[in-house]
Amino acid sequence: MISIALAGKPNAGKSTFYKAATMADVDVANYPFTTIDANRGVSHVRTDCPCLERDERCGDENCHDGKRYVPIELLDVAGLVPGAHEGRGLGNQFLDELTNADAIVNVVDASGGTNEEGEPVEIGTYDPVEEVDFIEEQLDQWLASIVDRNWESVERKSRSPDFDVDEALADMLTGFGASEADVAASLRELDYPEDPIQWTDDHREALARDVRSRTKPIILVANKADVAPPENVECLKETGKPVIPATAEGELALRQAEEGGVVEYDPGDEDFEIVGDLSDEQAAGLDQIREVMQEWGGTGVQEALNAAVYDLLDQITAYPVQNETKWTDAKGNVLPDAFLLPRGSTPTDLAYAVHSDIGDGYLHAVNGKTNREISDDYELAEGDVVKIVSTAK
Ligand SMILES: Nc1nc2c(ncn2[C@@H]2O[C@H](COP(=O)(O)OP(=O)(O)OP(=O)(O)O)[C@@H](O)[C@H]2O)c(=O)[nH]1
Repeated sequence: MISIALAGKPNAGKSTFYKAATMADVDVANYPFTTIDANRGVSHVRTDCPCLERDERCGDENCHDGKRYVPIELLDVAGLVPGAHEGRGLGNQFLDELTNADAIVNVVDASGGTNEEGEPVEIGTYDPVEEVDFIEEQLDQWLASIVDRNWESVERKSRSPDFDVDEALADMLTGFGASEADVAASLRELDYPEDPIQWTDDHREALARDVRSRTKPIILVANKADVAPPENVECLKETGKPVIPATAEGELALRQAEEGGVVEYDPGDEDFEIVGDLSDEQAAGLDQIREVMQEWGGTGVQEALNAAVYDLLDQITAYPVQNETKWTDAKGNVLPDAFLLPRGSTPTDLAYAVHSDIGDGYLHAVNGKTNREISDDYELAEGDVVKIVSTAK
């Protein structure tokens, strides 16, 4: 499953974002280090369900009237402070939690109302671009320290006659989630000595930075957009990273109101409808949330996860079925599964994602939208419905 980690300084709103996105019970409070354990939960990205192309909605539990929610793993990492990679704050232990993450959502306090340690200051007085820089620096330094720690073993391997520097570094860095292709691409970008004994700290750091940016791409959530000075959001955009303005608190309130039967709202909607009785205070709170949503086109929470998965990680959603005309599984469930795969994936990749036996026994595939057999090198597109024919059942 795709794994997205929420990182950021203390009090930026990670736990609120996490709680909203997973509706799990975690501590939320206005003091640093509320999160003392890495939380791991299930959240979703939202896409158009293929059933929208048919007369009837599929009725799957993850499909709300054609809005399809595809599971991803979400990780809430404790707040990072400057020096975290040297063990400051809750430091390295939490950076290590990022090892399995495919991408990082950096939750930034765009209101400028907390300093780099997460302590409250007057709104607008802390420059949120600084926190973007130091979070990225912590990530880079953390990987650099892993490279440093393992360098001796690379040096040792280099004494062997069949030593290959690409291979040795790939061996070291795949544990961190880097593919061999990532490492090879990084090495192509860099000038470095063939002999690892001649590498300097600068070489190792440059490698760490490049590999980190490839394997843990970052998207920024400009959180607390409800109280943030608009120029702060603009400044964050100038970092060149994707920026999604958000109100995690607003999303949490909406999801709770939805659960309480007070509003009709699906995560990622641009607006909500009030359907239950409200106190004046609740009504005023919801009005405020609506104002922020109108300005930014939603609360930003679902948008951020979608941007991380579909844009940054360039995934598509494919739907394996057993019956290519009814789009059902063996039990008659319509469109019961949705898989996220990197763009460029083929039917065989989908077969392997379903099960390694199905992949091993792959014979051919049928496109559920055209009912034609598709070639093995066909590139799956967003929303494809595919019947896989395999010797495995
Ligand atoms: N105005 C506003 N406040 C928010 C928003 N999201 C979170 N907050 C508040 O910011 C404070 C910190 O939120 P948390 O979610 O606990 O922050 P955190 O980043 O998880 O903090 P640590 O656990 O210390 O790392 C709380 O008082 C939240 O209510 C938002 O969208 N708008």
